[in-house]
Amino acid sequence: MSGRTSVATRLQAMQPTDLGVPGPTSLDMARAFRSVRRDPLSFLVEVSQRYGDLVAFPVPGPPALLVNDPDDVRHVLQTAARNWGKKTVQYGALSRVTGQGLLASAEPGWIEHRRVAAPAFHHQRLEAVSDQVRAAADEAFSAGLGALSPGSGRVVDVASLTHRVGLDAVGRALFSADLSGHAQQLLDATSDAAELVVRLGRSILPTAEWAPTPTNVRLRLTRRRLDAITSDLIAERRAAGRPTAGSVHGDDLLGLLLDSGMADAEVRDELVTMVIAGHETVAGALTWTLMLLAEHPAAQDRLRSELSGLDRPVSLLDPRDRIPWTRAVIDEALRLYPPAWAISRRSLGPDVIGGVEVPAGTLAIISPWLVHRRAESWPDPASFRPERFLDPAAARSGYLPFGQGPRLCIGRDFAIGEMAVVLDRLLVDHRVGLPQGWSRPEAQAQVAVHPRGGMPLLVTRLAGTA
Ligand code: HEM
Repeated sequence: MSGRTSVATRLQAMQPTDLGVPGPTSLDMARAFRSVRRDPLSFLVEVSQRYGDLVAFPVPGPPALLVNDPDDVRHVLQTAARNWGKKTVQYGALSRVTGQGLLASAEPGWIEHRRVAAPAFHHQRLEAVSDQVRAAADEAFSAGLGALSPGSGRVVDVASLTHRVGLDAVGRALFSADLSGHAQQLLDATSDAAELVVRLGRSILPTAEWAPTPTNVRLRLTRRRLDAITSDLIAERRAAGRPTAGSVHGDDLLGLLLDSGMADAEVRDELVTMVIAGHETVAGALTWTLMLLAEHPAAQDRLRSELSGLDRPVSLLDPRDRIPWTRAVIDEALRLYPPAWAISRRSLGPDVIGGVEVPAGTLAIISPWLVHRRAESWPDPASFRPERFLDPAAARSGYLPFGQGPRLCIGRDFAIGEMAVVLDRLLVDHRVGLPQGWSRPEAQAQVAVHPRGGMPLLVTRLAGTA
C-alpha cells in the first residue's frame, strides 16, 4: 500500500475477520484509535476481557490475531516455531535501529549469530562478570543517591537510576568497556530510538524508509549516533586486541563477535541490539520491582533479611535455593510488569490456532502482559504475591517474561542475576518507600514497559549502616 493512501481508504479496506473469531469491528478500531496509540496495554486488556483468549483484529489482508491461551502461545512460539517468523511491523520497525541484530533478525542469519553470541551468556562467563555488575550498581547508586547519612532519605527517580545501572552493566559485562563517557549520549539515543520505533510500529500508514518524513529523518540521525559510539568501541578493540586463551579479541561478547569474522556492520547491529535489549528491559523490570517492594514493606523486609544473612554478596549465578525469596520477588515482579509486553510472529504457511485454521501470513500478537494476568492460570492475578513462586513445582504454564521456544531471550540468566545483584547492593543498606502524595505511575508501553513520568521513590539509608 502506498504511503499516500488516505486513512479513510485504509479503514474502509478493513474487513471483519471471516475466520469466525470474535473481535472489534473497524468502526470500533477507528473509535479507539487515539486510546490505542496512547495506552495499548489498557486497550489489549479491554479487548481480551470482551472477546476472550483469541481475538481477531479487522485488518486488510491476512488475519491479525491476539493469542492469549497458554497452549496456543506455546504452539506459536515453541511447538510450531518454524512456521512463525519475525516479519512483523514490530520487528520491522525495530530493525530500522538494530539492523540484522539477533532480536529482529530472521533465519538463516539468526542461528549463526546466536551460536556466536551464546558463550558470552554461558554460566562460567556470567560468574566472571558478577564483580563488574556489582561495580556498575555501586557507582550508579553513589552518583544518584549522593552521600546519605544513616537515617536520612531523599526522593529519587529510580527509573533513571536503573537505566544507568543497566547500561553500565551491559557495557562492562558484554563489551568490557566503560561506557560512562558515552552514557548520556547512549541513554538519549536509545530512548529516542525506542520512541521512534514505537511510533513507526503504531503508525497506521506504512511509509517508505527513504521518504523524508520527520520520523524517518530522526531515526536516521539516531541510528547514526548509535553507530558512531559502537564503531568507536569496535575500532578500539580491533586496535588494542584483548587476547585470551583461544581468542584474539577476548572472550566477552564483543571479542566473540570480532573473532567470528563478522563484518563491522554486523557487529555494530549486535552491539546496538544488546544495548537496547539489554538495558531498557532490565531497567524497567528493576524499576517496577522497587515500586512493588516500596508498596509492600513486609516483602521488602523479608528480602532484606534474606540478603543480609548471606555469607558473601549475591552473584549473577546464585541458585534459586540460595536466595529463594529474592528470586520469587523478581519472578512475581516480572509477571506483573513484563518489560517485553508484546511479542509478534507471522505465519509462513497455513496453521491451526485454538482450533481455527489460519492462512499463511497470519499475524499473531502475544502479550505477556495479558497472559500473565489470566485468572485461569494465576489466582488473584492483580495482586503482588511472590510466595506463588516459592514452590518450584508450581505450574509455570503461561509465564513468559523472556519469551519461549527457540527465540527465548539470550540474556535471561544475565538479566535475572543482574536484578538480584542490584537489589542486594541497594536494599541491604537502604529502604525504598512511597513519597508523600504517592500515586502509582501509569505503565507506558514503549519498547519495554516504563512508568510514565518516571518512578519517584523515597530512598532512605538505614540507621546503623556504615
Ligand atoms: C528483564 C529483562 C529482559 C526481558 C524481560 C527480556 C525479554 C525478552 C523477550 C520476551 C525476548 C523474546 C522476543 C521474541 O520472542 O520475539 C527476548 C529476546 C532477546 N533478548 Fe531479552 N529480555 C531481557 C533482558 C535481556 C538482556 C540483559 C539482554 C542482553 C544483554 C537481552 C537480549 C535479548 C536478545 C539478543 C534477544 C533475541 C534473542 C534471539 O532471538 O535469539 N535481553 N528478550
